[in-house]
Amino acid sequence: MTIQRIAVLGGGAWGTALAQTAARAGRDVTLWEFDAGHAEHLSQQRESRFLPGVKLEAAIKVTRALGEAAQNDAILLVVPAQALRSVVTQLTQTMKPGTPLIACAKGIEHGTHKFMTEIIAECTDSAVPAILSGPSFAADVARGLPTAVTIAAADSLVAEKLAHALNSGSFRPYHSTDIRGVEIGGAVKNVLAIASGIVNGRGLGASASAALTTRGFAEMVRFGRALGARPETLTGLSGLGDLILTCSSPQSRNFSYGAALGRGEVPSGKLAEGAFTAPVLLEMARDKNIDMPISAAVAAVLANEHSVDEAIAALLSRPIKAEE
Ligand SMILES: NC(=O)C1=CN([C@@H]2O[C@H](COP(=O)(O)OP(=O)(O)OC[C@H]3O[C@@H](n4cnc5c(N)ncnc54)[C@H](O)[C@@H]3O)[C@@H](O)[C@H]2O)C=CC1
Ligand SMILES: O=C(CO)COP(=O)(O)O
Repeated sequence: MTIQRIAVLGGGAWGTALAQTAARAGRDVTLWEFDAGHAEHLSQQRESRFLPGVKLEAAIKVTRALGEAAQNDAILLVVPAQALRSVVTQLTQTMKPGTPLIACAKGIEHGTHKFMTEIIAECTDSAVPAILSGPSFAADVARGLPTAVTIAAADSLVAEKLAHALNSGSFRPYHSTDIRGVEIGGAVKNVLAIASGIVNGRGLGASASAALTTRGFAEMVRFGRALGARPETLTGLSGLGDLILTCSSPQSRNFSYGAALGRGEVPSGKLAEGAFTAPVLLEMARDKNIDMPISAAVAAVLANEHSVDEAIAALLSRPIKAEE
């Protein structure tokens, strides 16, 4: 079956950018937003408050009725990671069996340690869980700048169909069956982007940034390997690709969040998923005995257990070891 009717749940920056992408790819798009005021703004102004200046494509219909969104051929879930479970729980009450549900959030659930597609699978056994992730700033995608991402599903044909459904002249999805690898990259890179932002905000220099990103990648690989991710996924778009993007640009909210901490300022209230992921990642790493000192340092700073300077000093005074 061709995927023609696509619902996007979440009219924030990324949901709006993906709705634009799907519309440009020739799909009929329903954009659902849970906040009444924001939904009103989206449908009256044809613009998201989270992505000002981007006018919604004509093929996008805005709704607040989850039942209406549930009737589509595929559904992109673009709400924050910690809100995914409540949205999917409501959605599955009216959804058609066999509908692909594509998680687009980057994070791990607090308390349960569940990845996004695990939450979907727990909420319903009649959906087809999938994940979309990669180096892609909403503002770039919404402007139609060239972007490549990875879409993973257990069935390669499903992943391929989803990739075709979203493919346009400027948006190029690759497909994969390594769901876990793709979701690990997206979740872990956000924590490392906060660390990179701290290095930048503290003025530690370009050499320190490169070292941090490289050693951060070593943490992502150790964590990914322990949880069954494929090496080519970790070195691919959703792993190394997204790490490079968000560790190097103030356009990243996670990087900016860290930069504010590094400067001794209070971060803006914008969504920085890494701040939610850091403590969970640390718990999982400890449970599985995985060495993740940079992620642990971020979690310690966020929990006010260490100042930024103490965390940096602790990282630099670790025993000399072989590079691995
Ligand atoms: N902005 C970006 O460039 C990218 C974001 N992402 C991921 O997409 C996810 C969403 O991020 P953004 O859209 O950028 O965030 P945002 O802050 O721009 O928008 C969040 C959206 O979620 C909705 N929302 C908030 N709480 C909710 C709840 N309890 N139930 C239902 N909806 C709720 C908001 O109304 C809004 O529509 C995050 O996990 C982020 O890591 C992934 C790739 C790129
Ligand atoms: O995930 C992203 C780009 O791939 C967006 O990063 P931020 O959430 O840090 O803005």
